[in-house]
Amino acid sequence: KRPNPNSFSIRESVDDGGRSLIRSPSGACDGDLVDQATSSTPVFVYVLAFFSALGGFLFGYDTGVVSGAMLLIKKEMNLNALWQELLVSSTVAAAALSALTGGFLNGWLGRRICILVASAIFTAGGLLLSFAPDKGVLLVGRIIVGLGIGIASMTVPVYIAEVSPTHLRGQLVTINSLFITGGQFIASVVDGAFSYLSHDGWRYMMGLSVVPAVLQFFGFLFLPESPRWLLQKGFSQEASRVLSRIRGRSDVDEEFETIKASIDEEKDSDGPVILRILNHGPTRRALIVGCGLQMFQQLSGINTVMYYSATILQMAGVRDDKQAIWLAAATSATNFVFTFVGVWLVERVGRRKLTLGSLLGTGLSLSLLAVGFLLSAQHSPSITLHPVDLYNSSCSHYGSCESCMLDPSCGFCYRENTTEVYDSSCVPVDEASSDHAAWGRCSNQTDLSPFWAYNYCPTSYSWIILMGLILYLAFFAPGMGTMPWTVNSEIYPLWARSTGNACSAGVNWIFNVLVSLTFLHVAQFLTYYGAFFLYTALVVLGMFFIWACLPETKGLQLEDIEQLFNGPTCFCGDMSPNDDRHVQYAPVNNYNSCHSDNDGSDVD
Ligand SMILES: O[C@H]1[C@H](O)[C@@H](O)[C@H](O)[C@@H](O)[C@H]1O
Repeated sequence: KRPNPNSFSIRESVDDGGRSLIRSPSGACDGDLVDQATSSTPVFVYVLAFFSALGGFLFGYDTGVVSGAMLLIKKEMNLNALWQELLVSSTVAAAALSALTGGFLNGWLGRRICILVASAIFTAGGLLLSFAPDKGVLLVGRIIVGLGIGIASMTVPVYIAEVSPTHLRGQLVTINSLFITGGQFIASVVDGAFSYLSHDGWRYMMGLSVVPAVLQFFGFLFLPESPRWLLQKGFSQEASRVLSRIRGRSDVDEEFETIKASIDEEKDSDGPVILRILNHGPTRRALIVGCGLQMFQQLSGINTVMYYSATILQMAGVRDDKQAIWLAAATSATNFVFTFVGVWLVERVGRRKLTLGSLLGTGLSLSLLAVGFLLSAQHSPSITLHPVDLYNSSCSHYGSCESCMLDPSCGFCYRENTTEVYDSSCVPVDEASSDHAAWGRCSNQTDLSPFWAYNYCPTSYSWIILMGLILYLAFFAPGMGTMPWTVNSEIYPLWARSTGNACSAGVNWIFNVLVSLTFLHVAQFLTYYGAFFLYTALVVLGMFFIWACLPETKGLQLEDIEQLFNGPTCFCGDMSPNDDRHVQYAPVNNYNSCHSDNDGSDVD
């Protein structure tokens, strides 16, 4: 029977000794989660999730490792700011491109081959980076790694969602996000450890990524293709065999038939998938929601925090390079630890509440960060010395550290005692290295020379900024860090899944480049507090969007989710599918243990 747009039937197979249960979309029976006989979920599914999520780990590791590696590379290869920016953002830009094209590869070659290709690319990129003789080869290596990241970022969540049993899907896909933040954390620890090896330390930092890449490659040689993709390509027997293997039982007919039915429905349509997605209401709406989620994830400024945490910490008053690197490791540890909260909550409170709660906390923490920067700016030390500037640079015109620091060509040179900053001047930065001034007292760093602050000002409000940073990550990680990937892996029907995920992952990477590349410029125009108030405003917009448009997908079989998008794109919080009014219950195998809270007419 075809579901009508305002109601949907929920099929949920549970391996509980031959019976099948019907669940409400909230996954609840009598207000509780159905006992899902979780113990019968074969270990094999976890093995699959682990090996796939290594792709997430590499995504995190390779995007994270560069900040610490850069501190060493720039000294060894004498890199100017442009080259540094190139080495950081080329990877992200390449990831955007390959995520977009990955959709085609994913549909054509299958999830498994794509993951194999991604791990081969990661291995080649890692090797090239660690043996790079010059900056040109480094750039090529960073681009190659980016290509791997893009493919992995869109394929892994899809693969995990397709092999997971419904009741564990959210959790298992979210584990991929855990591996992303775990990769970023390990990268920051590796950065810290090898930062003491000033010569060639970066080669180890970059090269270590080869280990998980090779592990994933060999693992996937033995792991199966997604049964959904197999069935779509007509390999029915193989699909049924894989399905039985990952469900740990031979009786998988019901799930098999549901997948098959959803594929058969699409058999007649042809034309480019993206056009079909756009012409078909429910998939178009799903795409808007999926891309919107990914866009707002990046607009909430996560990567200004992740990529610039060492700089932000310096702004907050941490002066020593090594200390800043270790504190940056502490920030990525916070991101990692709080992703566990997301894994724990996703099947308990659902995607929608988790995302909304996370955004609310993220917005509040961003405003705290902004207030911290505002106070620092208002109490910024004034400039007391005006040395003769032979080159008449803009630096000699500034009256306070704040305005001096916001000019990328200047830095703040000062002495301080326990209570105040004194003997301060604003002088041009050395073009070859921002570690010292172009001339004068701060051009040659000795133990006796004054302090040199580039990009930050000494302030006594560091604690507010630090607190804001930690709170920001604690709120961001469980919801906004994870849900955009999780929700995107589930909201498209099979025929649109690869392309839908490719588009939304592409949007994620494009906004990642935009936000991280513009951060320092935005800060220069709007000041640091202005920049963080701007991110706060974007988070508020994101909250409206998610409150209005994101339906709850928890507890639904993948094949049923499309029906959530039958109505208008945005239901303004009104038509939450968690609201049992729209749920139809259909008996399966003559056994129905759940009852609607509503009147009998709801019960089929
Ligand atoms: O979900 C991830 C994660 O939160 C990372 O910390 C961030 O760097 C990525 O850009 C994001 O997509």
